[in-house]
Amino acid sequence: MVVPSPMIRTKKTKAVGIPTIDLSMERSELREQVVKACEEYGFFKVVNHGVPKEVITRMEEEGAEFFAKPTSEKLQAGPATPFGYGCRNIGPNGDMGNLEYLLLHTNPVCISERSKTIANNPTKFSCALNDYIGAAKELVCEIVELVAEGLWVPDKFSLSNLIKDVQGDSLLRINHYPPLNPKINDNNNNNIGFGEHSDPQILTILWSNDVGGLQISTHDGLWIPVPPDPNEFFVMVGDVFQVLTNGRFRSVRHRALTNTMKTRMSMMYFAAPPLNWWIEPLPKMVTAQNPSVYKPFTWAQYKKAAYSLKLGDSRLDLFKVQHQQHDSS
Ligand SMILES: C=C1C[C@]23C[C@@]1(O)CC[C@H]2[C@@]12CC[C@H](O)[C@@](C)(C(=O)O1)[C@H]2[C@@H]3C(=O)O
Ligand SMILES: O=C(O)CCC(=O)C(=O)O
Ligand SMILES: [Fe+2]
Repeated sequence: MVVPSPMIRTKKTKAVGIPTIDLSMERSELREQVVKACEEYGFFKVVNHGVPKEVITRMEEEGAEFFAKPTSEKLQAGPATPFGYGCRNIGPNGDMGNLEYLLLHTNPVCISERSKTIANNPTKFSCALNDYIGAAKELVCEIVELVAEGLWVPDKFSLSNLIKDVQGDSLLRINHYPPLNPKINDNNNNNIGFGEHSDPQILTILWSNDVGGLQISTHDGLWIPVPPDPNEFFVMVGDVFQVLTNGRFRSVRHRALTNTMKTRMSMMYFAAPPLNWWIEPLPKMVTAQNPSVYKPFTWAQYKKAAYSLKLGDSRLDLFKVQHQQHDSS
């Protein structure tokens, strides 16, 4: 069963419990709960995820070691256009946030090359990264297989096989949000660490240290703060999963605010298919009563559209089918 977390009261006094799913529960109940959370929030927390603490801790330590370096050394990782170190600039279209980050492709060859410019001990860094990526990938695959079962998709491995594909385009991002004292730093009351957006990929696995800041948006546009939990992972539905389910799942809009006292660090694994993979609603999700809402497109086409837009823009609208209007006159 979904274990509701303590009620959170937003400024607009809406009380909401973030769905928490215990991955060790009985499978038929588990897949129903995963599908329900993906439909209702596009977001949930997983407990009993099976990722060894040591794998998370090694990755966290490598991240902390990198961000503690002097700026001149961090810049040696190269700009995050597309992969490397970024500070305040997010993406290519002028978005800004109060953070610094590392953005990396998860291909082991890319990791091995990049590690040389990022870490004093590249082998140790790339081992920590590869172990973390492997664990995050397994977790994503387990979740998409549960979804496939829950939605009665004939081949339960069709989605997880894509994520495991050697040509897969999954990314890893480590965000580092230094504390922002509003009295000292803030001229325009901007405590936005990472602005409102949805993730373009299939699923995101998010870990953070014990410093809060992540918020998710509900259907009615209210922001719900997510209490941090460094022992567990959070799962976010991305745009591609919304398309695959013909809009039954929603890609969750989220943002991260900076803390006034403490440094937040978060690590995201963005699970994506190969660039040449065609994306369209799964046949099981399309019926005469529920026709396809989206046109087919490749992941490369979707990525290109996403990167031509601002962070908060709604890119899925560009790929919607224009259904004929029935004129009643
Ligand atoms: C402003 C942008 C940053 C982003 C690429 C984009 O043009 C729009 C999508 C953004 C996003 C959000 C989720 C991930 O953090 C990210 C890596 C991704 O795949 O899409 C970022 C992109 C980025 O920072 O490069
Ligand atoms: O840092 C966080 O908690 C969220 C970051 C995020 O949404 C992203 O990098 O896409
Ligand atoms: Fe995100």
